[in-house]
Parts: sequence; structure tokens; C-alpha cells
Amino acid sequence: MSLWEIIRRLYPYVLPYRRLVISTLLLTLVGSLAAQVNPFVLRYTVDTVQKLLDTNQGLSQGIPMLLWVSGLLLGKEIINTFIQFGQKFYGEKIRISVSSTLSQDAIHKILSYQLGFYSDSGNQTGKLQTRIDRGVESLMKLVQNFFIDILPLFANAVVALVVMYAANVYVGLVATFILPIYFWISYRQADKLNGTRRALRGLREQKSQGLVNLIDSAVVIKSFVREDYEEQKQNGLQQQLQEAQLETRKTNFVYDGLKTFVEQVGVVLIIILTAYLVLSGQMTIGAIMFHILLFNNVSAPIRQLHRIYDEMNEALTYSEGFFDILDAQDAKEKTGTLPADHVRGTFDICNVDFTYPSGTQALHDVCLTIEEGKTTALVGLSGAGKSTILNLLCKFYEPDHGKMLLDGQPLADYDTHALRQRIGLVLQKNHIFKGSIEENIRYGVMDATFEQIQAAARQAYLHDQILELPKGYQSDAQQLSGGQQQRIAIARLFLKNPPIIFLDEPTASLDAIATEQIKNSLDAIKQGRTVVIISHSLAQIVDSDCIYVMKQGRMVESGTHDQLYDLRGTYREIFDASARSLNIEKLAKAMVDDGDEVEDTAG
Ligand SMILES: Nc1ncnc2c1ncn2[C@@H]1O[C@H](COP(=O)(O)OP(=O)(O)OP(=O)(O)O)[C@@H](O)[C@H]1O
Repeated sequence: MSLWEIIRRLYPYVLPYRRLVISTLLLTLVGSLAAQVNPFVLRYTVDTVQKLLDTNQGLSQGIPMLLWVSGLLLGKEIINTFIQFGQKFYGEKIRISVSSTLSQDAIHKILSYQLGFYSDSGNQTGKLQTRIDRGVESLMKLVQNFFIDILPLFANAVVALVVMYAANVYVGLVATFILPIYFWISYRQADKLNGTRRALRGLREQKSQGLVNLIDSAVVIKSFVREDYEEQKQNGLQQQLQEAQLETRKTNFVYDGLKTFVEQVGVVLIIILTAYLVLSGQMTIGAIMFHILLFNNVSAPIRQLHRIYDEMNEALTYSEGFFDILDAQDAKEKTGTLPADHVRGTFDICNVDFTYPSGTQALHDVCLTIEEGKTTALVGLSGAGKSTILNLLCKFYEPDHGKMLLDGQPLADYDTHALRQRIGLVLQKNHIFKGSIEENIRYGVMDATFEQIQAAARQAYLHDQILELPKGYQSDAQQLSGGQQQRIAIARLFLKNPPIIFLDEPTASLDAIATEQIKNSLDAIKQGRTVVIISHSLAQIVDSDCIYVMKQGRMVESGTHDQLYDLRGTYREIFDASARSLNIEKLAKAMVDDGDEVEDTAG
């Protein structure tokens, strides 16, 4: 990304603050004029003192001049303090305002993207965070640099150079001669640093993602005693980071040394030239101080140039990743305009193929019908593509090919948000937000009353357990057990009360008693609604109206439990394996024995 491109992208963000920008520019102009006062005053002072000495006049004649000069310098410094305060304050105000708009824009965009965007390898949690943080930070440094450093310093430099030319063309030429050399060295330095910066960026992203992963996988790492292995992995990354950082520093030191040398050559040339002009009577002695101070004003931005360049390059490197996030238009969730307020939930899926952004084709030529008001079950081994079907029905992803209809209309034509308002989704592992139990259940309906929240918790068989907690509904929801968290998700569903329900292993983390309780609650809520259930526990699905069996992304069988059982195909295979894994014969025998005992006692 070029500097021009960055300016073009930042323009709309800075535009609302144009008054502040104009005020800052005006202050900069006044400030750069004020900065030239010192050389003039010093030249005047030196020349006047020289004259007084030449004419043998004493201190009494010099004091009024010194008082006048001191007053002038003091007045100028007071004005300068106000100018600098205004310049820095307005510059900061612009920076802070633009930075919060940029961050907010990134959040807005990310929330509007499809799920595929998050699973992209470049956008995993840690990496995305680094890209946003670093991007905003470096762009803001650029804005800050521009208003607080670049603009005032360069304005000073240009005014000082004009004054130098006005004083003496040759002195002006010496300063002009030094500048391109300095710029060229800075350019070479920036060029050299560009590659290492990109490598640094990649390594930093990997490192922060590595840290996020470490925290997420702490239990697995500890249970397998893999601390050393993980530490070594991080250490390798740290080593590479260290080498890249050292390389950057080395390059900086070499080029900084060169630049200081060139600047000093400039100072020496100015002194020699001015001294020659003074000695040959073309200038007064005050001109030596005058020119050195002016050259100082010209070289001040040059001294800062490497830092400005550094930060500018950082902005160039990191802003690219940041604007890529803002520009991911392809990732934007698509929506139609068809209202979904009255959808009943008849889904017709025909010849659907689907491939995840990672390249895994999860569905091949899939056809199925989900009837409104009925319960449809999806069965199959792990990785068969069951959850993927739910992902498509919720419009989290779009199919590659094939037809997907809802109540006879293309699913794509529906207003996505309105459609999701009509769907309740309970997953195997549900996200629990940081916050209280009440807040987490309220996520189902944001303006629900506390009584409604309690009623939903009761239906999810969670209410009594919540009351036993010291803080009741205000307890930290993330501290709950896996099964309790699952019931929070189910309570959210009860609160939302949608006409279409998708259940993906809804009782996976529940104990047997809770499973039975929840099954009863779900059976009650299922009445008259369209339900799609995925479960490895056949007990959950045997009484479904229709069961679809999937194998390696294909739909292989469909029918009721009895039909599929008699078919002796994949469903029967899964059923028999389930029965064996449950040791159903022994369980049945135990139940029969228990029945005999009961009969004996009764007899
Ligand atoms: N976000 C994703 N990105 C890439 N590939 C994915 C993603 N989610 C699933 N897959 C792949 O798609 C295929 C189908 O996965 P899916 O989750 O639909 O299976 P499933 O039948 O629901 O399995 P399970 O019963 O284990 O939940 C698998 O090969 C899986 O690796």
C-alpha cells in the first residue's frame, strides 16, 4: 500500500474534523514564522554588541537593547507555548477521534462478515486482533506525526530555507545540496527495512496467536505434560523474532550514523562559508549565528526523518493488513429482501454441493426435504456433513451449487437477520459470554423480563441449580459446568421461542437425568414447530418423523426409524454399533431381572 493510497483511505475519516484540521494548519503556519524569530534576534544582538564594542560604549548603552531583546524573545516564547499547545491538542484530538472511528468501523465490518471470514487462516483470533490493533495504532501514529511532527517541522524547514536564500544564495545552496543526500540515505534505509518489517509483522501475529492458543489449550498441555514442547515451539518463534528485531536495529544504527555525519558536514560547510563571507566583509559577524540557527531549523525535520520514515513504513506495512479487513467485501454476509416474519419452515434442498473456504468439500449433491411442523433428524458418522447442513440452513455459508428453498422461495432471497430471528440454534458446545447467568439467558431476547428469564431457566431445568449458587442469577456464567452451560443455551432457546429449531447434539454434555429432563422439555417445545435434530444418541432421534442418513458428505438413506432399520444399510450399521457400545443386552437383562424381582415381590 502506498502512502498516497493511505492518505486517500484516511481522508473520509479525517473529513468530519476539517475545522480542526484547518485550525491546526493555521497554527502551524504561525508557528513556523515564529520559529524564525530567534535567528533574526540573535543576529541583531551579536551585531549590536559588536558595534557597541567597536565604538567603546559600555554596559549602560547595551542594557536597553538587552531588555528589548529579552522582552521580544520572552513574548515570542509565550505565544509559541500557546501555538504548540493548540497544535498538539488539536492534532491529538484529530488522532483520537479518527482512531476510535477506525476501530469501530473494523468491529462493524467484522460483525457483518460470513463465518468463513473467521476461519480463514489469516483471520484467526490472535492474528485478527494483532492486525486491527497494529493497523489502527500505526495509522494513528501517521496522523499524529503529520499534525504534530511532519507538518510543523517541514513548514519550519521551508520557511527557514527561504530565509537562508534571501540572506545569501550560496548559503541557501549549501543547505539545499545537503538535503537530497540526506533524503536519499533515508530512502535507502526505509527500503532496506521494508522486508524485515513484513517478516516482523508475520512473526508478531504468529506469536500473539500462539499465546492465545496456549491459554486455550492449557488443560490439554498440562494433562499431557507438554509444557517443554510448547515452550520450545514458542522459543523458536521468539528466536526468529529476536533476529528480525536485531537486523532492524542494526540497519537503523548504520544509516543513522551516516545521516548524522552528512548533517555535520552541512553545519561545517555553512560555518566555513559564512566565516569567509564575514571575513571578506560581505556580512556582519551576527550572520554566523544567524545561518547556523537557520540551518538548524532546516535540518530539524531531517533529524526526525528516520523516525518519521520508520513510523510511516510501519503504517504502510500494518495498514495494508488493516484495510484488507475493512475491504473484505466478498466476506460480507449476503441478504435478500424477502420478509421472513411468517416463514413456516419447509426447506427443500436439492443437489447441493458445498466447499468450506479452506477447500474441504463437505457436501456432495445433497438432497433433502424438511417439512414444517415436523421433526427431521440427521444421522451419520463424525465428519459426514450434518452440522454443515445446519450452517447452510442458517445462511452462515452459501452453497457452491444446487437449490435451497424455504417455503418455496430461494433461501438466499430472505432477509438474513429476519430469518435468523425465526430460528433457534442449540449446538453441542455453546458460547457463554463473559457476564452473569441472567445476561447470558437474556441473549435470547434482549428485553425479556426477569420473570421470563426465570421461566426459561425452569424449562431448561436450571432454575433450582441457579438458586443454590451464592449470587443466584448474578453468578458468573463462565464458571458453570459444561452441562449447566449447555442448559443456558437451551434456556436461551426457550426464551427466544422460535418457530424453527435446529439442535446439534443438544444434550451432548448432560448427565443421564438432565438428558431425560431436557428431552422432555424439548419434546414439549417441538410441538407444532419445525425441528432439525442431529444426535449420535439414537434415543434422541428414533421417534423423528423423518431421518436422513449421511455418509462422507452424501445423503445415503432416508425414512422413518422402522423403515431404515429394516433396510439393513448404514443406519442399521450405526444403530447396531450404538447398541453394542451401550452394552444394550446387559442393560436389557438387568431391566428384565429387575422386572422379575418386582413381579416376585408382588406375587
Ligand atoms: N469451519 C470449517 N472449515 C473447514 N472445514 C470444515 C469446517 N467445519 C467442518 N469442516 C469439514 O467439513 C466436513 C463435515 O463437517 P461437519 O461438521 O458438517 O460434520 P458432522 O457430520 O457434523 O460431524 P460431527 O458429528 O463430528 O459433528 C468435515 O470434513 C470437516 O472437517
